[in-house]
Amino acid sequence: MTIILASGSPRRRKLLSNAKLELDVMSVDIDETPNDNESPKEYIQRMIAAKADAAIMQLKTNYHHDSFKSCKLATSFIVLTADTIGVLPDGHTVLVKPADRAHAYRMWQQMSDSSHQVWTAVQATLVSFTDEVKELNDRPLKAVWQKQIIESTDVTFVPLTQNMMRNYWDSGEPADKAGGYAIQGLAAAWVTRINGSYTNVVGLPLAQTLALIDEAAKVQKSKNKQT
Ligand SMILES: Cc1cn([C@H]2C[C@H](O)[C@@H](COP(=O)(O)OP(=O)(O)OP(=O)(O)O)O2)c(=O)[nH]c1=O
Repeated sequence: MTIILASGSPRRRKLLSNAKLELDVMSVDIDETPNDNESPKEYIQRMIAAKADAAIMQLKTNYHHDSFKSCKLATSFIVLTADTIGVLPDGHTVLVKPADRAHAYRMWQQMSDSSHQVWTAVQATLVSFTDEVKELNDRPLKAVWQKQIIESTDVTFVPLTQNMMRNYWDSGEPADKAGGYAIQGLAAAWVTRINGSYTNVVGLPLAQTLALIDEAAKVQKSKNKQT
């Protein structure tokens, strides 16, 4: 079963490789700006669907590219996409990657000495090659099945001081992290407790993602039997 992780997140790649999964990886670049009045659930589901669509669009023109070595030989493959956000207790404030220092401080002040949630949504999309190759750089691909899961973990922070926030921002670690922190990094010192999946906070609820991949593989097998 060929799996393509469409993510630039080194954390996601590492988590799946630790699970001994053979996969191809690619990056997709989409506009992750939340829409006005969009709920956290609507936002995160839109993100993973948009990342999957962008990956399939890219594969239509690059499938022959050497880095997609395994999917050229497959009749179908699974595209995995994910998105991680923080959600404040008000249930609608979404915490994304910090735009700058001031944005990071604002988010951290909202998380200081309290609990917030970290949500990761994962989409598995089963993509199959259809018809014969018409042109080398436009092999028809289509999504034949998809499923999304959303996992939530409660994270509780210690009270954060200006000094703690300044030192953390200066470390450079916050820049590419939802909520501006990495529980697996220096921000481990900020976390008093979590309730839920740890890997979900890092960027991929691993046990739940492996179960989703299994489900996609079963669908792939049953569709292969039908053809
Ligand atoms: C909360 C938290 C987030 N993160 C990371 C996970 C994600 O990589 C990132 C959230 O941004 P995402 O947009 O979910 O992911 P990404 O931009 O890194 O990669 P891609 O969109 O290509 O899949 O924050 C941590 O590494 N540790 C943490 O504790």
